[in-house]
Amino acid sequence: MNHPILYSYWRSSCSWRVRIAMNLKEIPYDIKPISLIKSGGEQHCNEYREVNPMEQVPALQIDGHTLIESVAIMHYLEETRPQRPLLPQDVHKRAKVREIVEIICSGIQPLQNLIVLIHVGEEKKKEWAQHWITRGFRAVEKALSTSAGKYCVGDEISMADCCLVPQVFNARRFHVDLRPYPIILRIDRELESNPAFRAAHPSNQPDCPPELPNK
Ligand SMILES: O=C(O)/C=C\C(=O)CC(=O)CC(=O)O
Repeated sequence: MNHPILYSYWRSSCSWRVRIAMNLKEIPYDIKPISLIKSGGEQHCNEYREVNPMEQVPALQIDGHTLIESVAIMHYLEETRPQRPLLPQDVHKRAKVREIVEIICSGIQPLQNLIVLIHVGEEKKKEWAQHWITRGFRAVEKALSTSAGKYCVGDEISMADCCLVPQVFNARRFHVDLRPYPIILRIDRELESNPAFRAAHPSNQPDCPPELPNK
């Protein structure tokens, strides 16, 4: 059987979340790189719009279906590949995982996404991204102060960790001062050496430019 195909861009945080989840669950997959910058963005070409009408990455072709939206994809993987669960059994812990996922995936990342920053403009984009990341990280740090063990929620890696690590990379990219968020920093450091996370890192992607900026 063919491997699932993940349409991905090396430093898209949304693609990165799904790469981590696939790696943790040990699902083999092939990457089809979609450059978000080449020729105005390959995500806008007619062929890719058929795959993802939102003209964004990721998209995942799996089990004869095409799936879009990283959180929906992670839930599909969780429901069809329950090995190495990414949601805790305990209902309150599950709620906390979803809360952190939601803060990052609705409350932070979309506001500092490429399409938004293009509208904000070159001059203002750094300050804009810093504002929204700082605002969201304050809430994430507060949530983690009661939920975190070794990882975001307790001692098991969850979807929340899949979302946190790429968002920390983005924060560094926009030179956010991360010192007020010691729990976020500790968890990010903890996961740095995890093989599933390492393999999903932008620097280990086939479409990563040879000289990675802001590594
Ligand atoms: O190389 C680039 O500059 C283009 C796009 C990105 O980084 C991806 C994003 O839009 C940010 C994100 O995933 O949060």
